[in-house]
Amino acid sequence: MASLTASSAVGLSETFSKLKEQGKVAFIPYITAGDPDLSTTAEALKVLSTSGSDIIELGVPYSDPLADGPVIQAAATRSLARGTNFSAIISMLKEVIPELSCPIALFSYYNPILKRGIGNFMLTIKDAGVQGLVVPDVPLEETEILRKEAVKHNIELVLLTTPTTPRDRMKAIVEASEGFVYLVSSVGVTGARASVSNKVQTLLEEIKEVTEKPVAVGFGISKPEHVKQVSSWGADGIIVGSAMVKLLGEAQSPEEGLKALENFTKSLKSALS
Ligand SMILES: O=P(O)(O)OC[C@@H](O)[C@@H](O)c1c[nH]c2ccccc12
Repeated sequence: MASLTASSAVGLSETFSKLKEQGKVAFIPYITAGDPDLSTTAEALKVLSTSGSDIIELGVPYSDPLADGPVIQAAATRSLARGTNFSAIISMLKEVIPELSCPIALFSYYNPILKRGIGNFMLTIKDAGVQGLVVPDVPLEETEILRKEAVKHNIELVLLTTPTTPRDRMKAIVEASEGFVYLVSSVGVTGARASVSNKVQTLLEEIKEVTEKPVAVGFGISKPEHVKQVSSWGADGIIVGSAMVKLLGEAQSPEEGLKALENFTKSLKSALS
């Protein structure tokens, strides 16, 4: 049974529509659940929400995170070593989501979802108040069942397209994606880069030719200049992961990490307005 909070909260596509009306670009931070511990994650979600995040991507730590660079891999390793598990993440979310002013998109590799059973997984996250789901390692051909269960449980399933995705496939991905389209800015793994490839501008144009759905860009965005640049190219949302995760991971104490997260979020958010 879905809780009241879950059914009354605003979803991802609705969030983008509201921002679009105001001529604004969505700011979407990513953090890994359980690094340094789940109570700090709970506080981090609140800090991100009050510092101007529009959607928060929360990563479920996984032992074999193929698409992740060293920063997020290390965060997942620390989190798992502390004993973070899916049930504990869900309990934490049930408590925290009612206090947040923005929707949560859970980020999980496919295997942990399969292990729980797709329907069961969707039911569990919806009941906790989660609005969206990003699964980076499921090929389009295999998304059908995932999509069916996501629709059934009113979870927006976000699909990803990359610079090497052939155009026809990109079109199919865009068509099937819910909430928004995730444009991966560069090939390789997650992590801060010196600059964002200007190919992103062309990729955004190509996607926008085939859809009205919002497009958010992620991978390698870590500075106010990047955020400004990518939004000037027409992105509807900006995703920042590794740079956020690094601040929490490198802090001397959770308090220090949360303060750094707050300042960084505010600086990126103000680059968008
Ligand atoms: O860390 P970056 O370079 O800022 O990229 C976004 C990101 O972290 C997040 O969306 C993400 C974390 N793990 C991923 C794996 C694949 C695609 C995307 C992701």
